[in-house]
Amino acid sequence: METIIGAGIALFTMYAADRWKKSDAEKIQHTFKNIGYAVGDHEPRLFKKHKTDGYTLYTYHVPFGLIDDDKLQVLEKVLNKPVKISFTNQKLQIKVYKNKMPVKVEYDWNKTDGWTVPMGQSQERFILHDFDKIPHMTIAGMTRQGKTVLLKLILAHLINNHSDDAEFMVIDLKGGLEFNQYRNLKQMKSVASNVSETKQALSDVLNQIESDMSHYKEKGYTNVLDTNISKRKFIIVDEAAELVPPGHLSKDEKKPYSYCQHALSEIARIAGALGYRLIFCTQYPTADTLPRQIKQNADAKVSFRLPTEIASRVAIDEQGAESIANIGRAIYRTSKKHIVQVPYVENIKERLGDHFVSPTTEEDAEGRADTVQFG
Ligand SMILES: Nc1ncnc2c1ncn2[C@@H]1O[C@H](COP(=O)(O)OP(=O)(O)OP(=O)(O)O)[C@@H](O)[C@H]1O
Repeated sequence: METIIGAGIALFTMYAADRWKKSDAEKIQHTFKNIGYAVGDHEPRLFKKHKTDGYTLYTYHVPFGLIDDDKLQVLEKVLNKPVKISFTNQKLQIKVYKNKMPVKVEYDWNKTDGWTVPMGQSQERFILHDFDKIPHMTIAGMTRQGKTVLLKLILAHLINNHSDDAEFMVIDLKGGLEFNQYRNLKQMKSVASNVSETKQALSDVLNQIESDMSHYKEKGYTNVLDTNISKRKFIIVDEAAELVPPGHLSKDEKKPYSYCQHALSEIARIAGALGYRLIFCTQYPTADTLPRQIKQNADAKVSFRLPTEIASRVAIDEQGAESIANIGRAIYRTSKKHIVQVPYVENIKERLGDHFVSPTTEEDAEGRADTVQFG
């Protein structure tokens, strides 16, 4: 009996060791076979392997008729390493990284050039977003995944980098809880915490846009980037779902909601060239919460974890956000796609202490929204 058990253990150990011994290239080739990634008997054929300090890149010739396939994502689990897969001109490239991405990155308060802000650490490098190249951004993600931390990071970084030129209007419809504490920053023009304050604030912004447009026309300007205007005006919406009117409201009661959605769409459509930047955030990306006009004009799309593939497609036009496993991990999508660990920012009030002004009126002290007067 003991001999049989001993032999069994030895066989199992040899089997396990054999599996363990296989190189990544062999495991990939076996995976092609096991998941049926082939045309008839023809599987992709490895023709180049390129190794660097951080990763190994395997390039395969792919038989005609075989196309890119989401099921290749299984390689990440098979190899137990981060993997990036790309498919171009009948060539399949599989990049296998040596190290996993960090689960937390601390924000370092270092300045960056122009109107860039940190988006986070990707597998290969630190990624910045440039608000002068891409004016508007949407941010989606389930609750407690890191949206507010990213908004605060953007706010803090821009104030630290452009204390005289960055201006903010925040629509914080979660009762103003998160952003009211920053309302006395000198760069903060308004924090609206309900729909009627939002309507008033957005109406002020639309009036300013109209007057900016006349000024631009008069001067012959077409874009803020071609002028010596140094100010940039950020409109941040934290939880756009609150701007969707509840079904039980009457037609008249729904009007302020529609006005706000229309105003934000207008800002996305026409105000980028005038130096306005929209950052539009939601937990529930749907056609209602993420209006088409805003989505189309926001060329930077960020998503933290989302509950379903459908929500991911609404937020970033592709699947993937439903599989994010780490808090603060996001897909940042422009014409390129990066998976990033967003830096965690703390102690904003202490760090930006010099930028707070004392409240001058009772209204300021109570933290109500007043009119927005971008400079
Ligand atoms: N980039 C990050 N790195 C590490 N931890 C993070 C990061 N972002 C968020 N967290 C953690 O997750 C918590 C929730 O984050 P956050 O408040 O940003 O969530 P949220 O997505 O805005 O949620 P909600 O929609 O409910 O307001 C934070 O208090 C922090 O502990």
